[in-house]
Amino acid sequence: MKILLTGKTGQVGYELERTLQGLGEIVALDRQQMDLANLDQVRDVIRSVKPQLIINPAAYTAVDLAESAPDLAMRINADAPGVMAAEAKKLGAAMIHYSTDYVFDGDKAESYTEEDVPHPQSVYGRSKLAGEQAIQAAGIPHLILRTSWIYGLRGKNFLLTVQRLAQERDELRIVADQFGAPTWSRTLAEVTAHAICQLQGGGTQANVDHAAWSAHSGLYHVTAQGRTSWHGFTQAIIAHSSGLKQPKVTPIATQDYPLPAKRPQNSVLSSQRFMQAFCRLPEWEAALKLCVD
Ligand SMILES: NC(=O)C1=CN([C@@H]2O[C@H](COP(=O)(O)OP(=O)(O)OC[C@H]3O[C@@H](n4cnc5c(N)ncnc54)[C@H](OP(=O)(O)O)[C@@H]3O)[C@@H](O)[C@H]2O)C=CC1
Ligand SMILES: Cc1cn([C@H]2C[C@H](O)[C@@H](COP(=O)(O)OP(=O)(O)O[C@H]3O[C@@H](C)C(=O)[C@@H](O)[C@H]3O)O2)c(=O)[nH]c1=O
Repeated sequence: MKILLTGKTGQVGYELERTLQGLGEIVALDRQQMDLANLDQVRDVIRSVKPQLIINPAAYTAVDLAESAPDLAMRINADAPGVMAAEAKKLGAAMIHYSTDYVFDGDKAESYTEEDVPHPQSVYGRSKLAGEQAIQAAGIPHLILRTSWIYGLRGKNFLLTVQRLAQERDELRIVADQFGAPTWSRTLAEVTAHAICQLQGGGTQANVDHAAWSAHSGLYHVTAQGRTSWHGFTQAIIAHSSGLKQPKVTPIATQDYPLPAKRPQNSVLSSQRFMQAFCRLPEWEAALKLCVD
């Protein structure tokens, strides 16, 4: 199977390129090879590669910057996935795409399921929701994997920010009233590979198994299990990372850390549907320990 992978320099794309080896011929692209802001280039590259599966972790992920660049965020996060899906349809290809907890407003008391109606509060969230809708409208076999709070040992993420700040400051002031599930980029890559393998009959089939893909096609929440706040995540990072200084970690309210984009207060997603269809997901703190080890 020929797999076109976008965003190979990103947190998830980097892990996917390595984890997917063995599942087919991986054509992993960076921004220079396929700029998602250039829709003609996206079309041309897909037509020349002719993949059977497109995996798209590339995205405009700068949540605050997106507030002042809504057109660009929309082109990269919504229009480009729409073009990918339209091209996939012509090729008879399937698509795997990643989306975010920030499509919700965060006002629900319990964890969000796939049936809950999205209500994004930020440009980033709106653009990611529009990307989901563009793929759904194309009517191709697809998996849209909504995840949250991704961290890992490379790229820009909260784990690396806290590890850096811990060395620089005596006190970290971290919001304690936003709740979610920190999810390791490697976990996402591994469960994505598992899902592909399962849909491809154990990885033995060279072509897309359309019956299996169509039976499982749709939207899935995919995060580590359990929940914490950004403050709780920070405490765990400091507790489990060896050799770090131990700054005081002060809980603060969202209003005490003003940012351009509004974040959901409750970002917790229920991954039951994914776990029933594919595989189990780890507890967030167990995955964090593995990552920092
Ligand atoms: N990070 C998070 O906490 C969460 C992310 N998600 C979603 O998961 C997916 C993966 O996120 P993650 O790996 O963390 O993202 P990163 O920010 O780590 O990586 C984004 C990737 O997209 C690429 N990219 C950005 N703009 C363009 C462009 N115009 N053309 C081509 N490539 C581009 C980047 O390339 P370059 O290196 O050149 O900038 C990079 O490879 C995304 O869809 C994101 O929306 C969902 C929930 C949480
Ligand atoms: C650095 C820092 C952040 N914070 C708060 C701000 C914010 O509410 C929260 C998270 O901060 P960040 O801006 O790093 O994270 P943010 O960019 O909001 O992360 C999001 O990224 C996108 C791509 C997603 O899809 C989401 O799932 C989510 O992971 O932590 C503090 O309270 N103190 C601090 O010192």
